[in-house]
Amino acid sequence: IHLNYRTNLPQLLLDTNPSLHLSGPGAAFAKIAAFGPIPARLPVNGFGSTADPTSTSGATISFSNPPPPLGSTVDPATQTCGLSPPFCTKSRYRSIDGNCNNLQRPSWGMPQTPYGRLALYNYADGISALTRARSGRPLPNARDISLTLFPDRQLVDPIWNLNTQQWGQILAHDMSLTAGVVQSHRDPVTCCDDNGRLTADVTTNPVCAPLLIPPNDPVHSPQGTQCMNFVRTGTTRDRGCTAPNAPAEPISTVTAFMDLSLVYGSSLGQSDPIRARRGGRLLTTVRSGREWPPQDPNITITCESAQSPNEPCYLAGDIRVNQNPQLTVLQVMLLREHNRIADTLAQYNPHWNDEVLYQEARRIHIAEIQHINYYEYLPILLGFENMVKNKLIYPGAPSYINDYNPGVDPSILDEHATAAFRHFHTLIRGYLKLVSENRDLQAAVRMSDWFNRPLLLELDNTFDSLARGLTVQKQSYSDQFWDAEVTQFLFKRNNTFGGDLRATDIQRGRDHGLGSYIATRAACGLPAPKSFHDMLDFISQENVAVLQSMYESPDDVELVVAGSLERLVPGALAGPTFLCILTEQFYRTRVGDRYFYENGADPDTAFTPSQLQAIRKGASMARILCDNGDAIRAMQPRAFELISPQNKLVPCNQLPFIDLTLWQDVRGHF
Ligand code: HEM
Repeated sequence: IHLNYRTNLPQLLLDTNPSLHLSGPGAAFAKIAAFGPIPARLPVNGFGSTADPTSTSGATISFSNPPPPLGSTVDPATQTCGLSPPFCTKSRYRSIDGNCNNLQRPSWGMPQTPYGRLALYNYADGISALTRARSGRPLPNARDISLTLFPDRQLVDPIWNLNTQQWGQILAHDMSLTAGVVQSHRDPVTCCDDNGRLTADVTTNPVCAPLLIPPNDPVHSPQGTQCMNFVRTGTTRDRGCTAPNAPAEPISTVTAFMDLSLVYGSSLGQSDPIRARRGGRLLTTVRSGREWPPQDPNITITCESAQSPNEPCYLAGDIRVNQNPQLTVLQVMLLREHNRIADTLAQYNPHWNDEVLYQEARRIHIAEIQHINYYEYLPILLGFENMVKNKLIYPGAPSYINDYNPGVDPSILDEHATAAFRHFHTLIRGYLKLVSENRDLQAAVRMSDWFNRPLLLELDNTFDSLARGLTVQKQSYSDQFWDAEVTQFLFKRNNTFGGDLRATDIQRGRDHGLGSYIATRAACGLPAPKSFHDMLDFISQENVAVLQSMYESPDDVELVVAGSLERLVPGALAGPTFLCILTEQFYRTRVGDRYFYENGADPDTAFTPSQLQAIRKGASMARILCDNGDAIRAMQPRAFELISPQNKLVPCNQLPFIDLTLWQDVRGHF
């Protein structure tokens, strides 16, 4: 990690006025606030009292309600807008669906609630129609923008390996999932059929917004392809949760919290079938002496690329688990990590029952991953100094960081999920290396041959080879060049060509009515360009010229597009606008989570000081890979970084680990 970052990030945005965060049916979720830079961020502790976040004492809130049964949660029907229980009781453990994390706003961060917003909605009709140019004409063709501004050029990252890219997708899936987006199989709504022809639905079904193929498309035009399928996101409006003329708010269907919902599920309906109900474990299937996730009973739908009903097709806490092989490798690692922790706790605490073991293992696991995310992974993307400066991390803190702020809404910002974090699709490599234990290249597989087909992981020793490949292969550079595997061949199934992820991201931004590039810069407190020329402060002359040739007006320029063209802030992997959004998001994700692992304000939910130190000392990406591979014996200590003389391979048993004896419950009170 580089220590000498200088960023030009503006002061972070923080809305600490709770009245701006009304929740409840109907008027719920209106989170558009008068944003502007604040002179200095005051950490707010407890209920509005400012306090030193590093202090070890915190106000304890007492509640008269009896504690709920362990793991109690509410399982919302999918067609709600986030149903929280009528009242909250304090629990030592997070609920599965995040309800009552915030005791005053129980639905904050729950599945089926809308994304948050920094900038105003920008729908063409002010309510729900896809964004258009100011003139009322359509915006430039999304596929055309992808072809023109985001071509394939294989520039690779000199420092960070493919694991950095891949872990990003894990984190993305932990935090949000656009309602109605299916990545595991064909969408039941066909606006554009498998042959690339527009269907009758296009004119009749309001959720259809297919991507049209421009006549000059070098890949698809010669095939006679007219379109790619695109189905609009489910919103509060579709579900009757917003007033008729209020803007439709796109919904996310997983918990917003960094709580490993992708492992445990975001509802009881998801978490129940994947629990073993024995020893606190998650369910696994043993094949070839190794543990794999349970089989998805709907293989023909979930893993449509499978060529036999007997092929593996995994069931996990997240429906996207089978989407691409490397994502699945990390999902399997996380499943095994839970069981490893549960098994160890069971040894130390034979008197704990299944429920206690499950919840305690889940709690430690989430803490471990939060630590890896904030102290090992995010500094690569956001810049270490930037994170310190904006109070996202406290390196070297001797004890708790009591910065939980119940006035901060942990919802995932639409600007984050639909624009800024998706920028890291640029890091994807289309060919995945398989690497042996002595780090020799064995083979490479083409990603598009293995979308939604996890069979690959179970062939011979491919699981470990893929995992080692993640740590040896360079990720693609954070730039405007995208790998053709995801811009020409996405989910190609048995066809020659497939979808375009970049064009899809652009269309999704329009579908969600994201504020323009200029409006978002303004919302971030960055200088708002008044002309194309003004954009030269962050974007190269060449790219500004292309923007000017494609868009009618600078006000029409889109966040998804221009944000990805900005020069990187030194020390970070994003330009100033995306960095602002990412920093704001991960600040909210931290201080808006009552269960954040460094928070010690409430003794009922806090780790002991020594447990916290053990997590800080022992949690690492390297350890996750070592402990949960089939037979990975050595790893570089900084597993997001390429192997180098400063980051040499070491035997796994020389890496620090979390000392779980600290969870030996001598009092036996569970
Ligand atoms: C490895 C290959 C990857 C593939 C094939 C992939 C594919 C996709 C697809 C198909 C979508 C939904 C598009 C839509 O219909 O709107 C999506 C959404 C998204 N992706 Fe990726 N992705 C990959 C990696 C990543 C990485 C590395 C990151 C970030 C570091 C990331 C972040 C996101 C985010 C934030 C979303 C939106 C999540 C939401 O629904 O709220 N993805 N991706």
